[in-house]
Amino acid sequence: MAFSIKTRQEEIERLKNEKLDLLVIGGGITGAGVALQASAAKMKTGLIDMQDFGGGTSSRSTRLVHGGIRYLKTFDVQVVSDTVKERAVIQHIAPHMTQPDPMILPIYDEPGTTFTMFSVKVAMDLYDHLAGIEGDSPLIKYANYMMDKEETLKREPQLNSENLQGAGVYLDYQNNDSRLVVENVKKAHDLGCLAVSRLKCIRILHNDQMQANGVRVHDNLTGEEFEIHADVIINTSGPWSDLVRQEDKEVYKKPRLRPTKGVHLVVDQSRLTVPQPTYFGSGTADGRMIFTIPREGKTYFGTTDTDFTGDYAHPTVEQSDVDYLLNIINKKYPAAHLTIDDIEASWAGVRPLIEVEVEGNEAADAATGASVSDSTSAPSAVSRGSSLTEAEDGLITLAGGKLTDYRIMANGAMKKIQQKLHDKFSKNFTLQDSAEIKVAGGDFDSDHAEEELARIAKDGVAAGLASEDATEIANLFGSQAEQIYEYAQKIKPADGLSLGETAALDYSLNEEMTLTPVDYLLRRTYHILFKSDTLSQVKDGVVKHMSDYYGWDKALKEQYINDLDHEIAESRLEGLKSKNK
Ligand SMILES: Cc1cc2nc3c(=O)[nH]c(=O)nc-3n(C[C@H](O)[C@H](O)[C@H](O)COP(=O)(O)OP(=O)(O)OC[C@H]3O[C@@H](n4cnc5c(N)ncnc54)[C@H](O)[C@@H]3O)c2cc1C
Ligand SMILES: O=P(O)(O)OC[C@H](O)CO
Repeated sequence: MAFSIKTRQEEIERLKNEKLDLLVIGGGITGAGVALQASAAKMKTGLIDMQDFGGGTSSRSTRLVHGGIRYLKTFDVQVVSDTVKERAVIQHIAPHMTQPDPMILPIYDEPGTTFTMFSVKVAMDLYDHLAGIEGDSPLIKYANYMMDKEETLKREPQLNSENLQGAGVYLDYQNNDSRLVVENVKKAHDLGCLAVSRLKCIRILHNDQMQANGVRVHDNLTGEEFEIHADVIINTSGPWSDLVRQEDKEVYKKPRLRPTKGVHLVVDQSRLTVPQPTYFGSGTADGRMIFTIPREGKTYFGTTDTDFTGDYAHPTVEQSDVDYLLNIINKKYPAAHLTIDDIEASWAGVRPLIEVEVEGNEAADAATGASVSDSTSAPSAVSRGSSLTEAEDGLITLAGGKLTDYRIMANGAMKKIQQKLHDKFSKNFTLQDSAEIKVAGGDFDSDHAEEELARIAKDGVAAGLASEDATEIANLFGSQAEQIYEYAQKIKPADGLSLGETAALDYSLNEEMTLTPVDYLLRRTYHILFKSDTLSQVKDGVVKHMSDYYGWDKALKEQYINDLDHEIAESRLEGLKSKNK
């Protein structure tokens, strides 16, 4: 279904002229999940985002669908209980992006360690129990187990053997966060949602009874401003949630979030080889745990967790973040000797953590249990739960949480919306179980995902695509690859691109609201983050093909090229590297 610059203008006209049942402000995973459930219930729904869909935190995560085993240490049991069950659900509805990827958790005898050999076994048993991985569970082959020191070093020989006690191994899942967002948005759009990116909410509007009944928006592409009206408005703007609440001047009281920054660094697998995702204590007694994860022939590791007061749209990697992570990684993998020059890509994201002040906080109906913390807690001790609140004027805010529990957060929001619209809801709308709604691209047997994706890739080769292109397209687009193969039958390769690359780009421009080269190379595909060695081969071809498609004039094309070059230079830490010379 077309979802492009052409449909954007049509849908803006509808947003201007048609009153919605629900407007969702913020198209990260939280807003996308709400928009999908509302549209599935047949609500006339609008979803706006001031950036690209997924442009915020939801494209800057550790790219895991995971239960957060470390949260058991901070007694965030509700978060773990929700998220650990959600992993298999998301694998079912988004099987091309979410795949089982068992984690090794090495245990060291070091100060401030999060787990010991005893406590990690207790945690993993609880983790498996909460996820139902026991008895005749179809996932029983992933049941957790322990390894002694020798077995651990046999599995992962690069690990530092000093003070190593052994390791736990338990199930978690890999994920493609930005595509999980866009596939949810596309599904919501297929279900009737009016979804428009680059539209910024700049004001909450009210009726005579001082109830929120609309927003004023600024079109970041055209500069136009206009109003959108809706019965219910929900603020799902992640780290910006307090800023959007401040646009509700009449009722805004105080901030609720404690945003913290998390950084990941990417090196080639030849510089740091890990057999599977590994998760270990930082060894610096700060309560942090660090992931090292193999992906697309690279290894990425993170994250930091530091209070952040900068521009949420542009969190940057600082020297202190690089030093912190390299210091830990070089200690845990003593033969690696990584330096900043080994870093091929990086990204920084801002956690929308809920800081629930101990005294006098507004009643928060916690969708997944944001427990109490205050500004004296270390960032990693702050709850990863979410909160669902309603202001006096009816503006709903859904914030915090994890990407993994986005469906549960949306379920909570839908129940509140159902209560608010009571009669109208019961007459016109029917809640659907989103655990049974495949996201776009997920229409294949999730119980045999690997075989199915191999079959889809084979179809691509039969359609004339190079095998490597067909495999990449199958893994990124899932069942939508068949549409891309149809594109390939009707086109010629664009300058500087293969047939597969051209067809995938055309599909993304026509059906994924891909408006800029950064949208495509950073979020719809892995080029900037995990394919930096071949990025230069496709970059110019992508820009030229998009410029032809959109008819950019010279100035606009130059602006997009500058934006892209800046994004790549930042990802590669070129600024920090030159200072280190
Ligand atoms: C370093 C790091 C690692 C993480 N790793 C994981 C992980 O592996 N697994 C996991 O489950 N969770 C992980 N998380 C948590 C997860 O990423 C977040 O909980 C989730 O992405 C938040 O999504 P969101 O939709 O609430 O916010 P966002 O994704 O930030 O979306 C909010 C959107 O609102 C838009 N917006 C803001 N203001 C306005 C406005 N005025 N008008 C219109 N639009 C607006 C923004 O452009 C943005 O796109 C991680 C987080 C971080 C920072
Ligand atoms: O919020 P943390 O500290 O668990 O960090 C995010 C992880 O890297 C993945 O969820």
